[in-house]
Amino acid sequence: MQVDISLKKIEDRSYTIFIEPIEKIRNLSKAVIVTNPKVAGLHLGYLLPKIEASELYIVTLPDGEDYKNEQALNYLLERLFDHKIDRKSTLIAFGGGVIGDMTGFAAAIYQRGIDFIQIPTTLLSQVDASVGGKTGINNRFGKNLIGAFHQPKAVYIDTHFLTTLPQREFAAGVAEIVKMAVVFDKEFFAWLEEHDLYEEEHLKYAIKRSVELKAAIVAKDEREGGMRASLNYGHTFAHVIENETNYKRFLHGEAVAIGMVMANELAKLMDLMSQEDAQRVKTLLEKYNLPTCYEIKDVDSFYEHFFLDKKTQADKIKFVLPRGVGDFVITDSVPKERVFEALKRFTRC
Ligand SMILES: NC(=O)c1ccc[n+]([C@@H]2O[C@H](COP(=O)([O-])OP(=O)(O)OC[C@H]3O[C@@H](n4cnc5c(N)ncnc54)[C@H](O)[C@@H]3O)[C@@H](O)[C@H]2O)c1
Ligand SMILES: O=C(O)C(=O)C[C@@H](O)[C@H](O)[C@H](O)COP(=O)(O)O
Ligand SMILES: [Zn+2]
Repeated sequence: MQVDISLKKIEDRSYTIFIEPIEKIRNLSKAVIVTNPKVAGLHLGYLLPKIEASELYIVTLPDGEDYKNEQALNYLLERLFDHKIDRKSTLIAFGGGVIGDMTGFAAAIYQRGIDFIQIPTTLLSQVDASVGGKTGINNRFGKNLIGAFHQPKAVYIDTHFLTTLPQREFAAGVAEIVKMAVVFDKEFFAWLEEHDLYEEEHLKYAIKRSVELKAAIVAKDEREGGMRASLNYGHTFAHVIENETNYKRFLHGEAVAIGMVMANELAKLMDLMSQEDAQRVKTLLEKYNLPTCYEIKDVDSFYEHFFLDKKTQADKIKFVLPRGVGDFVITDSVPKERVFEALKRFTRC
């Protein structure tokens, strides 16, 4: 099974997303596998025989969102210089979204840009993070605030890796699947309501459908000039929650689950979404034990955080709001009072 992503304007950035067991990745010159100790311990033995490169190095970064930062990035760049990585070399991101985002960003800036490929090992990175070329790191001001658009040369999605994924991480991936369905595809959403993703065949279908949906929007709007912002549904809120809790309390997908419920509250207040559709989304998230509430301690400060969001421009906060299940609007004209009204509904959980 494979999905082709065609970036129309500059064809050489198009690539294939393979959704099948990895057989061989051939003809690499110098290559560096970037991973973390957990993924290396579990899966490097499976991957190594499948990589054919003239020279192969492994760099391990510390595990976790806490380390998606300048220090870890700098450590990675220094190892690349140590190994005399050149402009014909390839980085291989082998891990979840954190490894993917950091490796992609290192590839974007090392010697002004080298190739990288994505081998995502979490559900979240298989359905979302490995596709589309958003790369970057966090800093103390917020999430993904330093980064670049840099497309991988290929993505290899092998569900073998998911056999070792903890339940909580699995559910975090489901949150991004639900996101794609709510904004783009009401039939897929209804299918998700009817099918259990713990069954392998169902999971494979959900991965394929999510990747197709993401690839389609990225192909139309690679650099988020417009419609790609739809993939940020729930994230305007999620990024504030992640930052306020120092990336420790919630996984990214969990914060996105809460963020979608918050966005839905706002969409209801704007008469865009019915209570019934909002409840369907919440019920689906709850089915996978995802959190759907975060107690906002200080509404003013939560609101102020929105101004650091990359979608906020000229002091106008841009929200992605569902227009029911399967449709959305991107709007920067939500009255401040409405936003406060929605946020105040989360001062108690
Ligand atoms: N670039 C994008 O388009 C995009 C999209 C969505 C999310 N993201 C980013 O991705 C990150 C979240 O990604 P994530 O949820 O994969 O988190 P993660 O990369 O932190 O991985 C989650 C945990 O699972 C472990 N792990 C990875 N593979 C495993 C496996 N097969 N078995 C057992 N454990 C495994 C990791 O070591 C880690 O501890 C966030 O930083 C988010 O901002 C980026
Ligand atoms: O690919 C995209 O576009 C997304 O928005 C995917 C999101 O799931 C992802 O979390 C992304 O990193 C958020 O984008 P950001 O530009 O708000 O950092
Ligand atoms: Zn996300």
